[in-house]
Amino acid sequence: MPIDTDTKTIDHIQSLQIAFYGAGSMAEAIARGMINQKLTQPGRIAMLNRQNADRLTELNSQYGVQTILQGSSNEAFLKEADIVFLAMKPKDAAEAIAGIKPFISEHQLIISVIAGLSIASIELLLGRKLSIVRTMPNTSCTIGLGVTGISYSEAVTKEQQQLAEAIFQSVGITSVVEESYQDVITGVSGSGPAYVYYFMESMIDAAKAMGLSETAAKELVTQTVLGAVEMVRATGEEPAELRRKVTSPNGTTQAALELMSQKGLAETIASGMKRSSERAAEIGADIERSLKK
Ligand SMILES: NC(=O)C1=CN([C@@H]2O[C@H](COP(=O)(O)OP(=O)(O)OC[C@H]3O[C@@H](n4cnc5c(N)ncnc54)[C@H](OP(=O)(O)O)[C@@H]3O)[C@@H](O)[C@H]2O)C=CC1
Ligand SMILES: O=C(O)[C@@H]1CCC=N1
Repeated sequence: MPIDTDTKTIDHIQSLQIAFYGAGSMAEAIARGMINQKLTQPGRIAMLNRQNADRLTELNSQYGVQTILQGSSNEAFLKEADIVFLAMKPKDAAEAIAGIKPFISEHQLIISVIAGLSIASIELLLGRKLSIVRTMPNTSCTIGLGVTGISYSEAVTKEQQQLAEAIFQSVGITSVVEESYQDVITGVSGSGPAYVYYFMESMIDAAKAMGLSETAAKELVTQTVLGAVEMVRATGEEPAELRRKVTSPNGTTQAALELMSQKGLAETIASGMKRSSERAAEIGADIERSLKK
């Protein structure tokens, strides 16, 4: 349970009906995190997708949430929801959001997790100013260690802000930012877990190429990354200082880091993060352009 969320807000969330429109990885991460943190009951969650019935069966049996395929009875579930999460891919967003316009009303809180999609575009698709929360979470919400950037439309009340922050604090840490920073957050923490997984995959492959078994390579790399992250958190020391403590003069680490630096690892990471952020802006601009047609 989030430490700094008051009991009144938690009681309030527990009384609300929540619909996830789009039942993919991100919706599952948030729903699972909220259920695990006891911020809501599975019976209060409805998850909807377009065509993948097997996926819905799996979500229903794993978490006990209600699941609905688009076109069956989604109208009632969306109308009854107090909070509607928009969680489909950006390419599907315009059509999907425009399609639910008749079922959305002023009392509802709309929370989007869609990369690049602006509050203005959502308002355009829903045809009016509403309480809209634009967020950029990450998949680590699944285990309560997520990072979520949050921005509000003008109509979002103080109470609704508390609700949104409590939801995302139940699955990790939050940062309330001006909407213009959401693309930066996408490049840092939205896409961020994938950079770490890629780094781990590369280390595992290299360990195997040097002769370790798959099992040993995975175990050693996972514990190394876990230990390093926990050292930063537990000691409060700067990553650069901790790195220095590993690096003996003219030793093995120095040899490795010099080579990585010569090959431009830092620049590669920085340009990858910048590219993610630019891509978020491009995705948003593409949707805006399509709405003006
Ligand atoms: N994955 C991540 O790490 C993060 C993702 N995001 C954002 O979250 C959003 C979802 O991503 P992710 O969960 O990875 O995507 P997924 O592909 O896993 O899930 C998308 C879901 O949306 C459903 N969907 C598509 N069109 C419609 C529609 N018209 N009506 C109802 N449901 C529909 C799909 O159903 P079906 O399969 O039946 O078509 C599917 O269940 C994206 O916009 C992404 O930018 C944000 C932060 C992190
Ligand atoms: O790759 C994507 O577009 C989404 C947004 C951030 C993480 N995944």
